[in-house]
Amino acid sequence: MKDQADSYVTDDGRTIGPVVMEMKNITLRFGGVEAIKDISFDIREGEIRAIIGPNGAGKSSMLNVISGFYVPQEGEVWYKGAKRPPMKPFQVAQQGIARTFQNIALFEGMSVLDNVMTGRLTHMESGLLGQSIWKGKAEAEEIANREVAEKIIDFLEIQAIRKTPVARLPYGLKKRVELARALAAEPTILLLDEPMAGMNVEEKEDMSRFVLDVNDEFGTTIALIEHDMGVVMDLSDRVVVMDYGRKIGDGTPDEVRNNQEVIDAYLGVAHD
Ligand SMILES: Nc1ncnc2c1ncn2[C@@H]1O[C@H](COP(=O)(O)OP(=O)(O)OP(=O)(O)O)[C@@H](O)[C@H]1O
Repeated sequence: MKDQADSYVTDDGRTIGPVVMEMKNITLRFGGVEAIKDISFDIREGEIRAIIGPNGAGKSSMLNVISGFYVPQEGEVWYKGAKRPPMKPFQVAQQGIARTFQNIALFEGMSVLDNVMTGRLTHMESGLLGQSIWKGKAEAEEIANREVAEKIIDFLEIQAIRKTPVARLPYGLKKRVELARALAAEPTILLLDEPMAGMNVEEKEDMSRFVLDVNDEFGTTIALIEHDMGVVMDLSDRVVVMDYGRKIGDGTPDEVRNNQEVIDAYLGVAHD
């Protein structure tokens, strides 16, 4: 096992840094339902980290704990070497954690560009009051934000539709716009909630390529939930496997693939 402070280079030449986020003994309950049971794992800088598991395993709940939507009853979230105090999702976002949603959550009537610009909100310093007092600063900020948005639009190859209202786009492109909006926040950690759900094979290939390119080009750490096992095994450096709220596996795709408990969970072997 590598030390938490160590960096290492992957077989494909990417540098994986020290631990940037650590979940320590997280337990999350909804009334009598224990969605997450005493789970610990870490995420390293520059890593593509997957969370997988059968339906109802607790994957979305875990992503929601990371992004601050849910506060666990037990356990600690450590980020950049410090214990994270309870905070609201927008504060978590301001700390550099951006996400996409399982069900696309875009402003359908707005253009692609305007949707991507909303991803810059956490970076906008001059609020409405500031803008009315000091127009120059607000304008400079707007230009800088637009440059970032345009760079990401180019990177994800959606220039041709930048003025198109999102409502008119096919599903796969909407998913890409959602990725663009999350990236516009220039996050330290990008959380992807089933980025390939509902996609056809070609759309999945495109999305996989973009996820890898984002990680490679921007060095973004990525944590993702995904049902498509093929995709997960191809993309990820390490995989956490959940089942009925418990962690039943954690390791490289090969380690996880050969873990008997994981195989049983996916084959639906009965539980005690
Ligand atoms: N807001 C909620 N209120 C009550 N129970 C919830 C809530 N969210 C999730 N649960 C329960 O917690 C458990 C884990 O659900 P979760 O959605 O995290 O699983 P999942 O692995 O993401 O599932 P799927 O792959 O089907 O999306 C389930 O039993 C679910 O019914």
